[in-house]
Amino acid sequence: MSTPAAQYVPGQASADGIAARARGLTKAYGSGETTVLALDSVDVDIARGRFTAVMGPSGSGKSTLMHCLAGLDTVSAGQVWLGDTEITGLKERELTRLRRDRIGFMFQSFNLIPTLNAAENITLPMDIAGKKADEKWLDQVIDTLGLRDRLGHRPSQLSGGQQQRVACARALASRPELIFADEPTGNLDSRAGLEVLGFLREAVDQLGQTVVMVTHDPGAAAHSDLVLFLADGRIVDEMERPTAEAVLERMKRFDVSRAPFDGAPGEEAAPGGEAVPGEEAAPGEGAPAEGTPRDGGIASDGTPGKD
Ligand SMILES: Nc1ncnc2c1ncn2[C@@H]1O[C@H](COP(=O)(O)OP(=O)(O)OP(=O)(O)O)[C@@H](O)[C@H]1O
Repeated sequence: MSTPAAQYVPGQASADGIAARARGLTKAYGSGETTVLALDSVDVDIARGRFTAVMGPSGSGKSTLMHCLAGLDTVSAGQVWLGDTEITGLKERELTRLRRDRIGFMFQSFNLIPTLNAAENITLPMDIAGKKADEKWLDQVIDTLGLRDRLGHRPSQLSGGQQQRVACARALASRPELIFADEPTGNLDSRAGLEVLGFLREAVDQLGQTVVMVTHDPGAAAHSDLVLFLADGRIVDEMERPTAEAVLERMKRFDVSRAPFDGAPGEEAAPGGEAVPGEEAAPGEGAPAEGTPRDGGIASDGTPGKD
């Protein structure tokens, strides 16, 4: 049974079946006349063991929501919990540890370290944290993702799809409470994108993981259990057991003339658009010692750094 938001006491939250939770989550960028309200008092529960997709027109606040839920960005107002830990108000150092220990990340641009091979990339966050991998779990992840014979390869020796599989394995390696995937198929062709979506689905169904994925693509969203629709910084709708067609129909009802979404599905509801080479920043060189995404380069948890 859920508790009304008004009864929440700061610092406490019921974590039963809920991997992450936000109440009154508000994020404003800038100040004065130039203020942009990216999130406007969002209440959301992310169910444990489910695959949740976040969709909405460009600029609706999808990435901001993900960043605030993952402790990658500060909030202007409201509260966010990961499990029963309130993360709003945590210091950067505590947030870094929480992200590293409890959250997995996947991004459109893979964010692999070019000088490390696949196996080293997969275990990097744990290596930096000084944690020993659970070998049985790691084996299961590597086999589920079909990476066994690619472990000695560096990212440049892997296809885009294989690189994203490595990023997926890195996100899963520490068996995190929650995996955030921001457009994970955006740089992949349809086939590789479908593969990655299939693996995320398996991570939920067979490995019991919890996944939140931001996407523009109705075909990708159709792999989820639940789609949350954002518009103008608010959650305006949700859809259980989505199909690409139903999601596309729902997306058409947004004001496309003002804020077009650019992820029309492929003919067979294939995920992701065509990759536009060179649009993404190239991964940084070398591994930073500590994993804050604002340090620049690539953080140990796979989060991109500030340019
Ligand atoms: N660092 C920032 N400074 C100022 N405004 C920002 C910043 N980041 C995001 N915004 C603004 O906040 C709003 C929400 O942005 P956000 O990136 O979350 O949207 P989105 O739905 O993920 O968009 P897209 O689908 O285009 O990636 C937009 O109006 C955006 O311009």
